[in-house]
Amino acid sequence: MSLPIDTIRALANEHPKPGHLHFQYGTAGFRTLGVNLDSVIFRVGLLAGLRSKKLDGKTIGVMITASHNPEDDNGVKLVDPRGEMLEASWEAHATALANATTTDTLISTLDQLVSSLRIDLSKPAKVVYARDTRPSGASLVASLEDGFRALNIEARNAGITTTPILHYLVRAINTKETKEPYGDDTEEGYMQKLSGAFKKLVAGKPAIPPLIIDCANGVGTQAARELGQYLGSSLPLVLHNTDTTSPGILNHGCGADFVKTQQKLPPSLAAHLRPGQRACSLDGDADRLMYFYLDDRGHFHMLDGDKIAALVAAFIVDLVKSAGLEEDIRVGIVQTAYANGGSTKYLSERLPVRCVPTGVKHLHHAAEHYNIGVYFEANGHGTVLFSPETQVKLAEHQPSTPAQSTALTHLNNLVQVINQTVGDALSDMLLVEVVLAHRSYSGIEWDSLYVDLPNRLVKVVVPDRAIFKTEDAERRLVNPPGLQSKIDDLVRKYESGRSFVRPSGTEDVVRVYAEARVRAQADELAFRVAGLVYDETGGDPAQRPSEFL
Ligand SMILES: CC(=O)N[C@H]1[C@@H](OP(=O)(O)O)O[C@H](CO)[C@@H](O)[C@@H]1O
Ligand SMILES: [Mg+2]
Repeated sequence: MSLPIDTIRALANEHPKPGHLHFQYGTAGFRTLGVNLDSVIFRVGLLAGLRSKKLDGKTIGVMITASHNPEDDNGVKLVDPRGEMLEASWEAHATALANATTTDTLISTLDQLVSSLRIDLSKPAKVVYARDTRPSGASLVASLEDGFRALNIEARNAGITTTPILHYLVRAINTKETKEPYGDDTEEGYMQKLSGAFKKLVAGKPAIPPLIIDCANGVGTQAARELGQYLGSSLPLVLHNTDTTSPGILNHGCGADFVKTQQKLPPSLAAHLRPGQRACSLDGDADRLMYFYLDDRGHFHMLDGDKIAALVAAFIVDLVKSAGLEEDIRVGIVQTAYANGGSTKYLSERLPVRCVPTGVKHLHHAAEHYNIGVYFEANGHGTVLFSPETQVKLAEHQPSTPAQSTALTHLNNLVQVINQTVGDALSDMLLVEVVLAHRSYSGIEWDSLYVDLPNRLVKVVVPDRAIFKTEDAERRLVNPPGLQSKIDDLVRKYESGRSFVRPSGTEDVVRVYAEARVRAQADELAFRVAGLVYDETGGDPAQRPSEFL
């Protein structure tokens, strides 16, 4: 069987590539201004079909979202059959297809992929797709559907939903007829699975006080609303920033990325948050989660991905011990260089900790090497993975005491409450609430597990960020030559100083991170390293940002 060239040609001609743009399938898939994405999304439709055919007709996911980025941006990501990110080797195929300049080159690129990857075109192709609430989403979905039409792909529209729900659906669909179905392959199935496990985990605990959720005016709004109905009084949710239709407000002055980067309360919550009350923010596609609270003096305290990892990992370790399985089940943590030094110290005194390069796929894969792998980026994206063998062990283990039995039941319910396909703000939120309920912690006790080192993240605009090459999980520069030793010289001058420089995978900037014992020193170190990077790599002196030292 060969490619249906005429159909592809006719449809591809309706989605021409803008001549001046180059697209790259990066850490977050394709991501740029929504108005520039028509051709890319059409071609992603084609690629999803090829990927499904290559995998014997397993269902592939396509998510149209730009997450925490501004409303005018959009993007697209592919999801592999088990609900995980697209296999890395296919990122290059996505990039090649997206950059084919004409319909002819697009068809020849497709042809090459089919032959080099030995794709049997007679196999079926199945896809499930969704989008977030962005205004550009509807027309991009139409472009995607043209891609499906071009290859006669069987496509299921999951509508407007969160990224993690789409990942869940992909795994649920692909495990439907197996011995281990992941869950019912509907949004209701997701809600039931998570809320059901949550209710069992908090049964018998004192009533949980209402939780404020900042929905970032995004797609998390409707999912949180629905989840709230399933949870009922087991976890009262109070939703804010729930306007998903007014222009310009998605992620604006709110949301998980705002909280993490500004390290302050979304102004819209100021009138609603009482001292000591905990609240959390989702990002624009509800795969990141940040908690926070105000203390008695009204000071803002942020409980980020590192704090979530510490809270959750310690709880799981205790349950594994109580279940009598500490010899059999090894719990480990995965972080990136952006993890606060305070968290790394706290965690590595208790557990094996691995540091990997930025980007969820690196964390996810590293976490798969543990029996139970807890991974979180500091920005609040993360989850917990239970290896298949561990899940069998938990399901079959015979407890010898009532205490062991209780701990084992909790662990089995945790397996259900956690979305293991990908970081999921709502699932992570339930997980956090379970631990807080079991520990009788408020945000204050949770926060005091360890003290964050003051830190600062700075963006540096350089003529060419491609010259920046790193090693040691991005903690050291190997290029430009000599720059790392100059950074080392600066870092040595600061108590508990740490700083590293890496090119962003999602923006045309170089990022500088610095931390130190006290706030002023962390800021100073960050701006000195930023100035050094700027000056040493050809930054224009006339444009030098005034805060750089
Ligand atoms: C410092 C930071 O938060 N970096 C983010 C950001 O990557 P950069 O490569 O730093 O642009 O976007 C990624 C995708 O969302 C996310 O995985 C990562 O953590
Ligand atoms: Mg996101």
